[in-house]
Amino acid sequence: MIHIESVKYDGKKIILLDQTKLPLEEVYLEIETLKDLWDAIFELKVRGAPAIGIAAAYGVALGASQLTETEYVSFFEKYEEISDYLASSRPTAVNLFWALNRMKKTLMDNKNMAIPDIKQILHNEADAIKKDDAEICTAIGEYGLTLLQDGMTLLTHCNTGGIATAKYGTALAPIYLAKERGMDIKVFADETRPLLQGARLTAWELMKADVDVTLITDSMAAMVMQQGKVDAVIVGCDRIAANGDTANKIGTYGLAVLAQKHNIPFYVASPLSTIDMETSTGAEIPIEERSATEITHGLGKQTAPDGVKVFNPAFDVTPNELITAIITEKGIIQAPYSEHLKVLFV
Ligand SMILES: CSC[C@@H](O)[C@@H](O)C(=O)COP(=O)(O)O
Repeated sequence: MIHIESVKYDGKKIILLDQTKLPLEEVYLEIETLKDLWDAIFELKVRGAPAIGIAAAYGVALGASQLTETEYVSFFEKYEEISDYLASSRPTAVNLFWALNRMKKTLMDNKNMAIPDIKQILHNEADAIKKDDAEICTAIGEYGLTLLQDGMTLLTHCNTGGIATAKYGTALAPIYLAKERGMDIKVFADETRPLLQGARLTAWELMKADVDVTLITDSMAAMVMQQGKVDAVIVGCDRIAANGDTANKIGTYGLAVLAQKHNIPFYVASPLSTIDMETSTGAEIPIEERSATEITHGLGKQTAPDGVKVFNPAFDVTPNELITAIITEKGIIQAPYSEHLKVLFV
């Protein structure tokens, strides 16, 4: 795998690979203000649950570095404003809130330090979140690999690769490790309407890694499964509720229903940071709704009549009973998820 760092921080600016420009251009943005970072998250310039968390961690480190307060209490007040502002950028991926909570805890644990030291500690913590994520993705890859056999064909949705994380990705991690170990794994990548993360990002990433990838539109998944061309579906996720219900890119639920119909295993790859034990079921997961123009003008030109009513949820929820297994950095979990997910956190 060619490792591309989609999020970096040098203490003064956050450097983001602009994922909206892929696959045609590899452009790096230099982010120096919180507003620009908020916009970059909202506009999916940085995207994918773990990468959003890493970017937000660097965001609060950057915001904190720019504060002029010299007393902890006023510094903390301003810090909370920064953190709340970044938390408002996207609602579904729990990694955003997880990373902001981890950063806040670090700040509070170090309240007795001098403000310049606190600023450095926050920078270090954001670096640690990124470093941990790379290790977590490798572990997910290793566990995921135990479910794969040479010659298999997988179907995946959206983009869950290196650029959505610190390295290797989540659902793509076992595929990259399989490739590195000389296994022959083929992949169908769903285009992923309306923003085409599958076509623009997954196909690009897998081709760079020389993985055998075939692009299909989302509506072709049923047919390739019916034709017996898919051995397993593997997807990432944005939030898993305590009962295993899983929010991921819109279209994932449909794939899970299809996989069940065709007797194909349906795997979800997830770091623990995407599991939200505070949310009991999928019904409580906030689902982001995005602008109508992503559907009416998403492909570079208008493709729907002026004024048409549009419904554009960015994620859907797959009920836990459709999930064969959840692959985490601590092992592979199966139903009953309410019991088995808890064990991961003890
Ligand atoms: C490793 S990324 C897992 C998920 O975040 C991914 O599947 C997904 O749905 C991303 O949605 P996006 O809207 O592109 O941020």
